[in-house]
Amino acid sequence: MSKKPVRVAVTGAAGQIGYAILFRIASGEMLGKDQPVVLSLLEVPVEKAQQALQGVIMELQDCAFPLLVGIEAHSDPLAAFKDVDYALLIGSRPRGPGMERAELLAVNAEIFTAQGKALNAVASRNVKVLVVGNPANTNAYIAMKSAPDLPRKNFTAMLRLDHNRALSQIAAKTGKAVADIEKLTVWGNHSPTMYADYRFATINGESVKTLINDEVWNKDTFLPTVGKRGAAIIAARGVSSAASAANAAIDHMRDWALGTNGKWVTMGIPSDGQYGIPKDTMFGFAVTCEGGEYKVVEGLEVDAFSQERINITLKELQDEQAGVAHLL
Ligand SMILES: NC(=O)C1=CN([C@@H]2O[C@H](COP(=O)(O)OP(=O)(O)OC[C@H]3O[C@@H](n4cnc5c(N)ncnc54)[C@H](O)[C@@H]3O)[C@@H](O)[C@H]2O)C=CC1
Ligand SMILES: O=C([O-])CC(=O)C(=O)O
Repeated sequence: MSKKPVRVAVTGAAGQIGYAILFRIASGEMLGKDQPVVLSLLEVPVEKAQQALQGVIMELQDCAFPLLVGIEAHSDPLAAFKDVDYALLIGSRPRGPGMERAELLAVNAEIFTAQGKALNAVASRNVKVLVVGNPANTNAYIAMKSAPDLPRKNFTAMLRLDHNRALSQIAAKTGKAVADIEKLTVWGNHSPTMYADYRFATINGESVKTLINDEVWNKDTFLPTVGKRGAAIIAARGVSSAASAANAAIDHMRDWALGTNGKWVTMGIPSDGQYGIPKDTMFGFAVTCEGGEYKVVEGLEVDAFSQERINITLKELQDEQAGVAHLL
């Protein structure tokens, strides 16, 4: 018997990431090739954006995806989020050359207050929310705090792009396959302060740290390359990453919904106090997923260098949180 359709909200649906993600959700890459979906698409109530959204919808229709059983266009979050099971909060201003993501806080924070409130009012009580719009961790924190009737654990921020970038750099450095790398993680904020950590990583059982055996490369090449990759893409393309961001969002949601079979992935989630990160801080941790729930990998050793890096990215997140306290 075929599965009951689920409702998936995507905000910023006429934007660059929207264009790169919707067709993949509709084809079953996110929730499985047996899961019918209804897409509930939100764009700003501006004629040009709504018209562009209609164009995207026409293209979705023209793909005749068997799993796509409904498409809705909205300009009001209360309508767009009604009964949604999944919400991908992408819509917001991207940064341009020379900007840091935190500079987007002032322009984007209000979007996530309003959308958190709307999710609180009308979404499924089990809604799984992924915030992609930057600064992603703090926007996710804002949305979570604006939705007091929903479980905190339903709100997550995207660090999967950083995780995937780190995987790719390690594969290139070691000459091994991305698919064989296990137990990698990225701690903290989706910003240049993030701490990509391969101390526990293995490739076919061999330690990545031993294989690389180069602390200078770790500090001077690997960490800055992963941390500043978003800026490097903006410098090269003139606009921020879109296809790789969409891909990471698909990975994040798929793993959360369908499980990781014990494999570690990185998700930005509200801390429950693990590793000394204060409760509610939206922090990147290593997690495994099973049965629609994520679980932090606990008991990892934090050495002096790692603690220093974790403290830096935590401090940045706390400063961002303090900057939006008046909105909450
Ligand atoms: N967390 C991550 O790893 C990444 C995050 N991003 C972020 O994703 C966001 C979107 O990026 P792009 O798609 O490239 O931008 P874009 O400018 O191409 O598209 C954004 C879309 O959002 C819409 N929008 C703005 N406010 C909205 C609202 N309140 N409700 C619904 N829609 C709204 C705009 O009309 C626009 O169509 C940016 O904040 C960007 O910085 C981008 C790459 C990676
Ligand atoms: O860098 C940006 O502004 C877009 C983004 O978050 C990324 O590519 O990591």
